[in-house]
Amino acid sequence: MASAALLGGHERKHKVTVVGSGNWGSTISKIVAENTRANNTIFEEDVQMWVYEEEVTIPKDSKFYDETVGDKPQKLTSIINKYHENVKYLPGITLPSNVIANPSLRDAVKDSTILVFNLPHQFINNACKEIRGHILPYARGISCVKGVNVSDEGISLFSEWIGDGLGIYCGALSGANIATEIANEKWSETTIAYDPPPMDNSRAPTPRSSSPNISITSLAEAGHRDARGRASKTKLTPVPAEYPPLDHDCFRVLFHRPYFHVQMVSDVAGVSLGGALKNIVALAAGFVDGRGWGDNAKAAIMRIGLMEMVKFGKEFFGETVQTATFTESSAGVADLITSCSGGRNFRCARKAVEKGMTVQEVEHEDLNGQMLQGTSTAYEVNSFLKKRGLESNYPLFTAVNGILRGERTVDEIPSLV
Ligand SMILES: NC(=O)C1=CN([C@@H]2O[C@H](COP(=O)(O)OP(=O)(O)OC[C@H]3O[C@@H](n4cnc5c(N)ncnc54)[C@H](O)[C@@H]3O)[C@@H](O)[C@H]2O)C=CC1
Ligand SMILES: O=C(CO)COP(=O)(O)O
Repeated sequence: MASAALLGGHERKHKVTVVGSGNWGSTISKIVAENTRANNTIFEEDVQMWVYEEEVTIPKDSKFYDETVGDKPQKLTSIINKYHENVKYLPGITLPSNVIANPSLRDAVKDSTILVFNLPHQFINNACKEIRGHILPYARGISCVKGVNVSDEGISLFSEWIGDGLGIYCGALSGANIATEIANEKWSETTIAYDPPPMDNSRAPTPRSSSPNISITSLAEAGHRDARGRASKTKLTPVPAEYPPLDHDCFRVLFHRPYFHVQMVSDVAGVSLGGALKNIVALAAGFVDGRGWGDNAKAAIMRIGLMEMVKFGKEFFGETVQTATFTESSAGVADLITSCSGGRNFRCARKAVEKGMTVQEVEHEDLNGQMLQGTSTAYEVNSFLKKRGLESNYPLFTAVNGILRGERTVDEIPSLV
């Protein structure tokens, strides 16, 4: 367990911003704000939460529905700051009063040393463009985004994309974390992967297998190694000594709650890939469940899906990915199980099959603006595999892509995998 006392006694405190305010973004803001308040010698109490501004009508069944206002739309940031509830994306949950909803992204990230990225992956690119050059050069990031970024150059993790785009180091948080359960303070676990260059780790430098015996100074000068163990082109600015060190202890204090148990690891690629790829498998689980095939079929999907996840990680993210991250951590098998039991990707895919709709139609009809990540991840992973002639090596991922595109049917799954 981290010792908050160990982190105290510094001249400056860390300021935290959560970039995003959806179902998970609001939940993580709640967790973080509870911890900044409880550890106000380390962190500034107020947590900025960037909200993509929209006009929202408070639902009639909300306790904040006001007859005098009626159905007149109001700014979501004003509602959150007045009632301390995100009535659209996390209804019924009180946010701590030190969560400050901010519609200006640049203003929200100003002077923050810790940036927690928690947006649907479709919006990360624009958010990074908007804040590049407007953040502290020595800020550090944690990506809670579940997805991968596919471009002509290949595939990258959002932690890499954010880190390289902003010139900072970025780790990843992922786990069996259905947001609403955690917002209701039902116990769960999560995994945070954070493997910063040794220059940040003033107490206990983590030796890296790929870079033994390299001194702290030479790493700081030469850049650092990325999640795949490659030399990174990003030249990092060290966190000034006036701040508590930004390391595993610090992040554990920031995220750990009695109802949200944190395991700190160093495998950023494994943690990020677990969160992204399980969404493809969850769609497949929804397809077979919607077809009425029962628990055995769903277990088969999870087994095959887990094998493809590990294979993908090993094949494309090199030696740094550890099989144990997939098979033992919350970010691996546990997230796979919870997502295939009650996640949004699973539920929308199941209903799509039951009702003869597309997954996208169910998403628009049922999710009130929340967004699935599995559909775009399935397309992106497929385009990456197809370009390399490797579709047949990943039959489940390929089948999900085919079903989403209407080129395959659910009934074909047993013969395809
Ligand atoms: N909801 C959950 O249970 C969990 C979600 N995650 C991951 O967290 C990430 C964030 O998801 P959620 O917070 O659940 O989001 P969400 O799906 O609940 O909400 C959508 C969000 O996108 C925002 N948005 C809409 N248009 C936008 C635009 N043009 N630019 C920027 N933002 C825009 C909305 O304001 C809203 O905050 C995703 O990668 C998801 O996979 C991870 C664990 C649990
Ligand atoms: O990632 C999640 C749980 O860990 C949530 O998954 P869904 O986006 O499918 O709801």
